[in-house]
Amino acid sequence: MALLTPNDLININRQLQEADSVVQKVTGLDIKDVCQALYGTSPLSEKVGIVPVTSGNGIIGNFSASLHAITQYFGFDSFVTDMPDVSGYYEAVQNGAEIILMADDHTFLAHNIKNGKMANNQPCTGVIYAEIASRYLKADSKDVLVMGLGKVGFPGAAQLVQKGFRVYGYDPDARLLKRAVSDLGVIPLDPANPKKFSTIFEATPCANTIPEAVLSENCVLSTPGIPCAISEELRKKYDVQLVAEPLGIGTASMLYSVL
Ligand SMILES: NC(=O)C1=CN([C@@H]2O[C@H](COP(=O)(O)OP(=O)(O)OC[C@H]3O[C@@H](n4cnc5c(N)ncnc54)[C@H](O)[C@@H]3O)[C@@H](O)[C@H]2O)C=CC1
Ligand SMILES: N[C@@H](CCCCNC(=O)[C@H]1CCC=N1)C(=O)O
Ligand SMILES: [Mg+2]
Repeated sequence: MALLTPNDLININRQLQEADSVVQKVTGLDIKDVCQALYGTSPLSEKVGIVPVTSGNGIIGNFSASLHAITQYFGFDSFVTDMPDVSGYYEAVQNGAEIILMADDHTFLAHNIKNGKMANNQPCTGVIYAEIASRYLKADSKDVLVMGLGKVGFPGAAQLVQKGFRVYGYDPDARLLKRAVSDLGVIPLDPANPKKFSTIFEATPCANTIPEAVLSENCVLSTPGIPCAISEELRKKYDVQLVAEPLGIGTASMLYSVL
């Protein structure tokens, strides 16, 4: 499980605002509109209790504070509990939380205790970054490339297939590539015979995963992957529209999905 670092989360508000403006440029919608289009829901200041969790690698600096800023940005009424773990959960419910947000090293969940709905950050992140990619106004075809078919990438690829795109995919893990081919009808990208794409979705924990051969002028790269899949030099060379943000877009997808 690739864990965030406090450094990834510095000035999350600025990172979220910058990502939102790229999303608007690429799709004509802001992140809230994309969430509303995906789930048919919109927030009405629901109370969100953010509970720090000390298990495993422990509390990540800036994580709870970032979730506090992110939930406010998307119109929720949120608070971070003073206590962590079980006592924090108790405190959140006692203080009227309708939705619980908390994460250990393996699972980051949103649980709406009023309607019972629960969301997992990995599929929710894949789905929203894929949805943003699928709404690129200047896409020149229905072909899309997915790099990384793991816990975030596979649900994203499924979303693109479901929306009728021709999905090319690659993952060095042969089992995962095989699963995407058999379950989703993904077309394995032939690294020896690459083609250019105007729309790319990436979800890997590696840098430089996008070969220059697949880039086209002004293409969209929608990626939650950390570190970034493309160097700033290559991004500038092709004027790539980069949609990348460390926590907020995926969290918004989780919250809208449990309303
Ligand atoms: N920005 C956000 O909101 C979020 C970001 N993440 C990040 O997304 C990334 C992916 O997370 P998971 O799907 O949970 O990880 P995962 O380990 O389940 O999947 C990553 C996949 O990438 C593949 N991969 C590695 N190098 C590759 C390459 N060169 N080309 C194609 N595929 C390659 C691996 O074989 C693996 O199957 C991680 O960096 C994680 O930290 C995860 C959740 C939210
Ligand atoms: N237990 C810690 C939070 C641990 C979060 C680990 N998960 C990630 O880093 C995932 C979530 C989105 C991107 N990566 C705390 O409460 O401070
Ligand atoms: Mg995000």
